Amino acid sequence: MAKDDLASFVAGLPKAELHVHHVGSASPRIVAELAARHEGRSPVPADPALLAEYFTFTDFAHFIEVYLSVVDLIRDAEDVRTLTYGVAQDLAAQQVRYAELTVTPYSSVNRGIPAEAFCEAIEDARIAAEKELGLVLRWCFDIPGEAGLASAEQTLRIALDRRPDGLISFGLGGPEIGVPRPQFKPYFDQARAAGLRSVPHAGETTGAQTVWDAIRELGAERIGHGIHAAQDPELLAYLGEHGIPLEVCPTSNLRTRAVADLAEHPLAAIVAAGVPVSINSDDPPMFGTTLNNEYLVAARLLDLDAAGVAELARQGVRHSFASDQVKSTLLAEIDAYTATA
Ligand SMILES: O=c1[nH]cnc2c1ncn2[C@@H]1O[C@H](CO)[C@@H](O)[C@H]1O
Repeated sequence: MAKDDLASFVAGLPKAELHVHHVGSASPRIVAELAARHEGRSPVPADPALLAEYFTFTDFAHFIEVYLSVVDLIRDAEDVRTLTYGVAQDLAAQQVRYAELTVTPYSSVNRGIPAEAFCEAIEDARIAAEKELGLVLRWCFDIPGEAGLASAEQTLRIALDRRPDGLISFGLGGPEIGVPRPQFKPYFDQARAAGLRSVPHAGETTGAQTVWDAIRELGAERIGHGIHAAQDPELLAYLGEHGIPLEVCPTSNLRTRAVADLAEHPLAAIVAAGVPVSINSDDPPMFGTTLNNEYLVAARLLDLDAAGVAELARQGVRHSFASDQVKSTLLAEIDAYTATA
């Protein structure tokens, strides 16, 4: 299949997205609009044409600094509602039928949006997205690691006290350097005891030990990124044996400089070692990518044809926390699409 044909195959392929951040998915139009409201008080450019340069990151710490400057533009529940529905539209336009969106309620509540209003806004958008766009949305509430244990406590409280219907998992994002995973164990224990699934980031910017910590201390059922597991054959074997998938976001790794070059990306080694993976977009407009483009990047890294790409999409569905019914409907849709495409 020619390159353009594979791109159109991917564009029409029904998909699940398991690793994508809420604010990090805001379209350039929405970011610029929000920035215009805060002009003079925010470093974020109000001109969408200037955003690509603003979203050029010197390293991971710089990425987090820029990320938080965009978070800072979101000041009320209406902003949250608009942002969330806009993200849903962008996903649905790529034939994403099911998405687990990583949401950081602490950041918004800390900026003055009450937890109740925040949860109501995301839930309104979730319900509208399912009804109007045919997209099933679920939430992962993540702890912003750089904000420490107080943010862990507050994220847990919002998750357990508010418990929005779409909430299914508990996560941990932000920097890994200087933010050891084990300190978050009590919060993950409580979240898991309440039925939330455990999906911390680990092994994005630090090594295999962080992934071990995420598994042993936080009960990780999937790992956000986890690419540095490739350094440790024992860990790769463990992930394969226990069926713990990695949520891989290749362009993100390049743009945050977690890997120096796509040619050095360990995706192929991880797959060859028998580790389950899903392909995801992380913060697509910030990284100048889309989920569809990440499938094409993965196809290049793994040397896949259309059938191989369809199998990646099936893996995304299988590794999701969707209900059995959503999974089987989506798998059947992928089969029907591949049979006719
Ligand atoms: O690639 C990523 N790795 C870690 N955290 C990320 C990434 N993309 C977005 N966030 C977000 O960064 C914020 C600060 O901790 C959190 O809101 C987290 O969800």
